[in-house]
Amino acid sequence: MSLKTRIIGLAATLMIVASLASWLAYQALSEDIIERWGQQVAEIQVRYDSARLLQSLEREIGLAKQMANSQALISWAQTPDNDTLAAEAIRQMESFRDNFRDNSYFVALRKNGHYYYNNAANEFADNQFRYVLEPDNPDNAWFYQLIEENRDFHLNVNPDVELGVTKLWIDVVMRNANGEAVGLVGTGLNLDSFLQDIVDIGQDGITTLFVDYNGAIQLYRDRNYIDFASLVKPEGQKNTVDLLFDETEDKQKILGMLQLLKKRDQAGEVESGFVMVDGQKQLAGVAYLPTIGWFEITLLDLNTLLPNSYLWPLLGVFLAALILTLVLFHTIIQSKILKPITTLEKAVEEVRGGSFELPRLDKPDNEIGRLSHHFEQMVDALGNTTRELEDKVAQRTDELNRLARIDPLTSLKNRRGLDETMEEEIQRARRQGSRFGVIWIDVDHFKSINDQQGHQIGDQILCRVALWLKAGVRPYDHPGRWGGDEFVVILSPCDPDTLADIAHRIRQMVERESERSGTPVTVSVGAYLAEAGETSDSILHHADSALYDAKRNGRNRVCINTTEGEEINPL
Ligand SMILES: Nc1nc2c(ncn2[C@@H]2O[C@H](COP(=O)(O)OP(=O)(O)OP(=O)(O)O)[C@@H](O)[C@H]2O)c(=O)[nH]1
Repeated sequence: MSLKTRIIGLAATLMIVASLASWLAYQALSEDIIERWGQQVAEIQVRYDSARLLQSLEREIGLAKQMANSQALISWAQTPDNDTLAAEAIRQMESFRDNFRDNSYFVALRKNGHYYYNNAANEFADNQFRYVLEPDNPDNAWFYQLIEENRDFHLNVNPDVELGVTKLWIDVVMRNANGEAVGLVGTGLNLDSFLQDIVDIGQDGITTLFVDYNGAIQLYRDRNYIDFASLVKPEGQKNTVDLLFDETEDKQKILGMLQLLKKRDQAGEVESGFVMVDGQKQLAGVAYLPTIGWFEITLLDLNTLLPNSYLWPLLGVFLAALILTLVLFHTIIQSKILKPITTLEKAVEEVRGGSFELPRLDKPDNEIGRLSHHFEQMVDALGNTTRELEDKVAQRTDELNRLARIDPLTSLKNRRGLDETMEEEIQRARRQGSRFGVIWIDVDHFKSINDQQGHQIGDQILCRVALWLKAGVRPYDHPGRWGGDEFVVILSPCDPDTLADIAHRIRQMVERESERSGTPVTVSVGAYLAEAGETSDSILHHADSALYDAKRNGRNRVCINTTEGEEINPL
């Protein structure tokens, strides 16, 4: 895997891990913030809903209490058969009817069980007496139970079977001077419009309900849950608030809140907590309303009030930032690290391949830039040193080559040098159809010179012969030492006369000059004029054979081997 893939992969992994961690932290934090916010909202909502209910009921309850305190009604309740008192009581009842919001009232007398009622339509103007309450009739149980419980005030939702209406009833006990209950008075409020005004207010995500002292549902947007006539129902048969919750734990939590608030018995206190309703997590706020003995419960669906889609723009910004960061990171890593490293790697490959011509290196202002700069300088120095070394090696090689072809004693060409020259002349002769001469020279009786005068003198004589040889040939001829006391001269171009002239000149010059030097020596000379197409072996053989003849014929003479026949000329 390349460095680039690794770095980008590592960066992406780190960013994703960091993002996940941030996201989880954000989730936890936002949940906590939403919970705190939800609790505040729940408390405010509970107080608001409670206030709306109480505001709506307080006037009606106050009027009902005034009615219960009416002396005319109390007197009449104690002597219901008194027509005068009855007339006055009914007059007052009708006056209260005008003031009640629902324009209806009821009066139930304990003494004779008579129940009086009139409504907004004044339907029973002359006949407010509607029916007689029977202790044995379960529909009338509410009356007897309230009297029995000795409560002054009660609020309940109840269908009146006799009247055929379902209302939120405000019941106030009417007492005589001795505090004895003599009847019940009150009014009913239209349940539908009441539910619409107070409970079913159409706010998405907010559910309001009211439950009575025992937790039985009294006001709720779904009428099926309302526990009608809960006063007279035995425990266990009531539609209590816990019906709304899915989990047993939540049911106990809410009932626990009701108990707690009931115990504190203070207005304005709110308890809240999360519950599951219809599979949705909701925040429940509960308040006790001591004036009416009910609880107000508000359920907030936080998903509706603060849906997750609110967070989508945030998520979008987060993702965009993540992608932008990755792109930026990639660009910076690419330009500051990866590209310079790649060009540096290519440059290293070039140098390894023997080239010191570097491509242009990226040099960012960092460690890699400095490394590239040092590398460039190093390659520069290495190139210079290598070039110098190569030059020196070439010089030495040339020198060695030259030395390999030079005889160290006489500084003439040695045998290898002569071989190469011979080969070149053979080629030239073949190309041009020309001829060239080869003269083989051997010092006469050299062994005796060595033996008698010493090896050093022998060397001096060899050096002198070499000098005379050089002087005796043309500038473009090639004199050389074949080995020992033998010398060879290659003459190019050459013809028979030239060959003979130079061969004789050599022999004479050695004889003459050596005499002058005080150490006379002679040489035997064999010469041969090579034709185009001859081989080196053949040429040398002919020259050697001429030399042999010169030696055989008495030494200090020239013998020329020609194609026409051998010619020996001692002069
Ligand atoms: N001083 C000296 N002597 C050498 C060198 N190379 C060979 N010799 C001697 O040269 C002599 C060559 O002798 P030959 O050519 O065989 O015989 P010669 O005495 O010259 O007799 P001919 O050639 O028949 O006249 C030998 O004694 C070698 O030892 C050298 O570099 N220096």
